Amino acid sequence: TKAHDYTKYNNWATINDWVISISSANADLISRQVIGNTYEGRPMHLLQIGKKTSSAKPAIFMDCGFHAREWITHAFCQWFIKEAVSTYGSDPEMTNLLDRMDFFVLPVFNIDGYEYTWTKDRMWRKTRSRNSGSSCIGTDPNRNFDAGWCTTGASSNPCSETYCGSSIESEIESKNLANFIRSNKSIIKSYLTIHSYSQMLLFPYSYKYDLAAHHSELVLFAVAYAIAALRSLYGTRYTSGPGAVTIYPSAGGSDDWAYDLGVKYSYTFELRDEGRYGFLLPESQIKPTCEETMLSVKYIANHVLNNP
Ligand SMILES: NCCCCC[C@@H](C[SeH])C(=O)O
Ligand SMILES: [Zn+2]
Ligand SMILES: [Zn+2]
Ligand SMILES: [Zn+2]
Repeated sequence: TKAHDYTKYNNWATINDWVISISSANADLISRQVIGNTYEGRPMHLLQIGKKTSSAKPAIFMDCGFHAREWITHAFCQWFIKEAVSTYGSDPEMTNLLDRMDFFVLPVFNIDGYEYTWTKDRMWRKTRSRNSGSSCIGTDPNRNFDAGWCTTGASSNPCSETYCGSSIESEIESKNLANFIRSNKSIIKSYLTIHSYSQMLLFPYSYKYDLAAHHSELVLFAVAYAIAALRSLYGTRYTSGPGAVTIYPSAGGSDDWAYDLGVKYSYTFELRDEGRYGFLLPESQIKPTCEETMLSVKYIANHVLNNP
């Protein structure tokens, strides 16, 4: 496999080897587990990052690579893990976070789709599961969760890019993630799902226009300050708001599902850019994108820690 490089897009084999080596090399801060396999049998590695303690700490769950073509998101999860282990002990904010919380990081959710973007179709979005009765392949995993499933902004046509799947959690990847979060919901206080592109910080709901119960807190504090923190580095401008009105109505999203499960701080990031390069964001923008996004993720983590 090719050498891993945080400032380049790495293929899955390279990412997977890196996941194993970085967790083995930092056993004091990282523990690794497999939450299940993908449709094509690839292991979904989850890294738990934080100082080891005897009692369970509050946790934040973050996933990248829901949609295969959104390569900047895979790069961000790798960047986050690197920043966490390399600044623990030197950066007071990160040290405090890792001492008092855990981050569950799923570097690549849709592994099969990601591989496919490297080998066959760079613009692939969905999973790679076979749809019975159709020659069209894959389900949109961000329409596959139990949150107004398939009622709006999703399609029941297997050939659609937003196909909601044959049933709720029809995708083994969705099932694996939902099972992990369900069985750890007592400690998971925040869910961050990283997408691209549009430069937005979105929160529930997308499957209806009602405001989330914690709307005021989500809007006025965590979100406004989080995008201000992001902008402070390079001036990158984000918009924010409930998904339905800020981007488009869409049902079956993992963020809405996590929120309704009780994970109050549930956000969808849409990283750079605004369309100039879109999903084909140049590697030269990996570092700045990741550095600015780190600031907003750390802000949210601090908010969660201080507002349980
Ligand atoms: N749960 C829906 C959040 C808003 C839409 C997010 C975008 C990411 Se590409 C989508 O899944 O269409
Ligand atoms: Zn996406
Ligand atoms: Zn997107
Ligand atoms: Zn509150």
